[in-house]
Amino acid sequence: MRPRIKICGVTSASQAEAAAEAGVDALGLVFHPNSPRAITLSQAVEISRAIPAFVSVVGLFMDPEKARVNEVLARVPLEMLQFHGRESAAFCRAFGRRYIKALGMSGGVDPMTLAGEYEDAAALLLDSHAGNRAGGTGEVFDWQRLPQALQRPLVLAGGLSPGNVARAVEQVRPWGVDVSSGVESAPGVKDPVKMSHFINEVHRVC
Ligand SMILES: O=C(O)c1ccccc1NCC(=O)[C@H](O)[C@H](O)COP(=O)(O)O
Repeated sequence: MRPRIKICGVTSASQAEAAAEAGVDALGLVFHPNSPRAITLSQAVEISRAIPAFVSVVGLFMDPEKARVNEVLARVPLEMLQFHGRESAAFCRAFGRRYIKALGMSGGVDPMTLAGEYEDAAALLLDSHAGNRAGGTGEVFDWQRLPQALQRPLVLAGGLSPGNVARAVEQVRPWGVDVSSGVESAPGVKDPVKMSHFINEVHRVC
């Protein structure tokens, strides 16, 4: 089965259109203010209008206030939420949307211990979280360390690129793959050629 492909951190309508044209399954809009990919509410509205049917729109947050998530949801038609901080499962499910929980593979915490907490997550996104940064690092972690018995669908993230995604898919067989910096020409600027190459590489091995 072909893994679903999510490209995270599009910052313009034209990037979203190019990703959809290339065959992406989901696009991530970053609402974490400290990210180089952070967008405003009006940018998010404009980008979401450019995203055609059957491409999911995912809103990415990191330890947000509840009010902030509700403010975004009131303006932007997000199908799913993605949480990158220390949000509890109760917090993640409080918005009437399906959610993806990101878990870091660096640091002392066993991801399996954390994973058990998020039994209603639509997926668990396992990311490198290198250097204590909770995403968009461009750093690969050791895929051998992935837990074997994950109870939820696995989305593989962290340093994926057109050059390594085929190997990642063959080795890990994840439900989905998520990429940000590996398909950029600069932080926050998605490159249409790299996005297309990334997606073609996934298709090539499935
Ligand atoms: O993208 C960011 O800048 C970011 C900042 C803070 C938390 C999460 C962030 N991104 C999350 C993503 O879903 C990325 O796609 C994922 O971490 C993979 O990033 P990369 O290693 O650059 O492909």
